[in-house]
Amino acid sequence: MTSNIANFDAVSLPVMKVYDFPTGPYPTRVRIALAEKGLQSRVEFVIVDLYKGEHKRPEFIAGKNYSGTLPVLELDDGTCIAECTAITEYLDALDGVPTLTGSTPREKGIVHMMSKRAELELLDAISVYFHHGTPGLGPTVETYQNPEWGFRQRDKALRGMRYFDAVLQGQPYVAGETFSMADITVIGGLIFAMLVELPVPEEYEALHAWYGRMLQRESVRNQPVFANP
Ligand SMILES: N[C@@H](CCC(=O)N[C@@H](CS(=O)(=O)O)C(=O)NCC(=O)O)C(=O)O
Repeated sequence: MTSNIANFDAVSLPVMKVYDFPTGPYPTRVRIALAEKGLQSRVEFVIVDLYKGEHKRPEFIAGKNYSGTLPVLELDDGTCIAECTAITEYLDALDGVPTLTGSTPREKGIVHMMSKRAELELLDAISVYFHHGTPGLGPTVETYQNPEWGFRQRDKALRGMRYFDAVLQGQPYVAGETFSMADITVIGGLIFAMLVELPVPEEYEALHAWYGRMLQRESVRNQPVFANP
């Protein structure tokens, strides 16, 4: 995967900030997208400490992201873009040559659908389990927890793993024949599964094989979340 960023004069590219938590599954989605597009050098990472609740402070909510989550991309004009899918779509469009979000209307539709499905059926489900079925970010941040809901979402995530295993039995990547944002979202889900110690069942061999290939990509294996085994 080579970046087309060389088509731009380095001066013309915006200098961006990413409000980040380096080992977080969602922030890692954007970090992978930045690496795939060759944009890491154009970004200043600003660490926001989730365990101290810095993402829930009024000034962050008002000034960066109403939803109080990470990552947030701040452009050089002060515009803040939250939501991993939106951030990835922005980054992918920067050089006018989309390589992560689809190049044709059909591809764009399928990539977005499969990435959203990966959020709904896997990543977001594990995130809910983390916040409600485990101590999560700790009592000062997790002011409301519903363990039953958390465990139900854990079971949903396991069904999601089975679904993506079935998808990957028939095609090399989550959205079809090429690597895309949808793969990055499933990678985020499996990172979160690792962090909450929810193993991918051994019988999901296609999902395991795909993940093994993903971990060979430089944009993936070099992420901070994998630094301390
Ligand atoms: N829909 C959002 C979700 C982002 C999200 O939940 N991010 C986590 C970061 S991490 O769990 O991946 O590290 C967060 O801010 N969680 C803080 C909280 O939920 O209080 C997106 O796609 O960006």
